[in-house]
Amino acid sequence: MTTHQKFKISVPATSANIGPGFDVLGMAFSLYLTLDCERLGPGAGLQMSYEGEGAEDVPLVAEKNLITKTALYVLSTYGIASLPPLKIHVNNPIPLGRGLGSSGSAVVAGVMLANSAGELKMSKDRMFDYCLMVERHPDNVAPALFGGFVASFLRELEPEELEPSSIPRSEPTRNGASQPPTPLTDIGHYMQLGWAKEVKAIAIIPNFEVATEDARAALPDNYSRADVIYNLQRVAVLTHALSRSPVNADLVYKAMSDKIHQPYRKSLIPGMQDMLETITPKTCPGLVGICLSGAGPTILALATENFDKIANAVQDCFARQPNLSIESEYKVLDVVHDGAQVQYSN
Ligand SMILES: Nc1ncnc2c1ncn2[C@@H]1O[C@H](COP(=O)(O)OP(=O)(O)O)[C@@H](O)[C@H]1O
Ligand SMILES: N[C@@H](CCOP(=O)(O)O)C(=O)O
Repeated sequence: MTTHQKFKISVPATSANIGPGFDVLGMAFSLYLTLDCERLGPGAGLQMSYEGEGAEDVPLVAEKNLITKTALYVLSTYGIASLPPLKIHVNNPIPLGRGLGSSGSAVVAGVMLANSAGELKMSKDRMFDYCLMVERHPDNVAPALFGGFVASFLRELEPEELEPSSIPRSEPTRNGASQPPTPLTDIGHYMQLGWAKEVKAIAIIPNFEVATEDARAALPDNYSRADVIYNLQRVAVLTHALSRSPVNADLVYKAMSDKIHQPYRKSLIPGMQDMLETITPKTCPGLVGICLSGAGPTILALATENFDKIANAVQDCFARQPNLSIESEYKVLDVVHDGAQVQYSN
């Protein structure tokens, strides 16, 4: 077996919760977290460098950095105590804590790092299990790993699998709990959906963070039957409407309405409710749909044209918020069919 000296891992950013698809629908974008890795001689240890989003805050200690921490966890389940000597350069253009799946992409990168560095030969489906042990949101992890516009769900766990030590955890980065065990198999299931290729994604990213954990804490434990039916009806229509070209903007816009998570998160994202109601295919021609990206605060607008005007309408709304005057930037992105990749050289 050839051991490659260098390899590069690329993982796309994602947007989860598309419209009514809370915890279900996500998509992968043309914005990539990359890890340039080079094997070093025995005893050289781990040399990690980092540029891009989070460069000032992200720890570069193997046991603390989400990417390497995830890799160490995977390797430990194979009886491997540490990463082999490696030089890793991380380039991260994905803003942290903004609802563009930075943690999901970091976890996917970590699992792929373990797989390549440890020559574990895992299938992507098995890697999916590992990712879900660390980050429980399949709507981020599935598109980051597999690419495209993706629907996913977690299987219900058997009573014996509900032992605390077996349950996949959602935010391991902040609660400092002990390592999860070797993953169960087939935890997650997914389906890549069709995508009308004329539709691009505009991510309007305000200059504040919302931790996913905090945004989940804002949600109720129970929902009314009417609200559940409201979302189920729309999610079924939306998955098909977004696959048809030419896309029916009025239908998609209506089908992107949600009663499960956005109403409860509006106090965390000033101006969001106003944007969702006033930025429509009529007021902003070219707009196809608009929603919160992941747990926010980024706003995701789907559009076929007038990308700058649509982005500016959202930016104006952020800027108009009394006493806050929120600044924002935007990125016009493609929905990419390929998910995480590794390229070997030498
Ligand atoms: N490239 C990265 N390297 C290390 N840690 C990361 C990276 N990206 C994200 N994280 C961790 O994930 C956290 C953000 O996760 P989360 O609150 O779920 O927001 P997001 O919506 O961006 O996924 C960061 O504060 C950081 O701890
Ligand atoms: N379904 C999750 C998605 C979180 O996505 P993120 O990009 O904000 O981490 C949720 O809404 O909690």
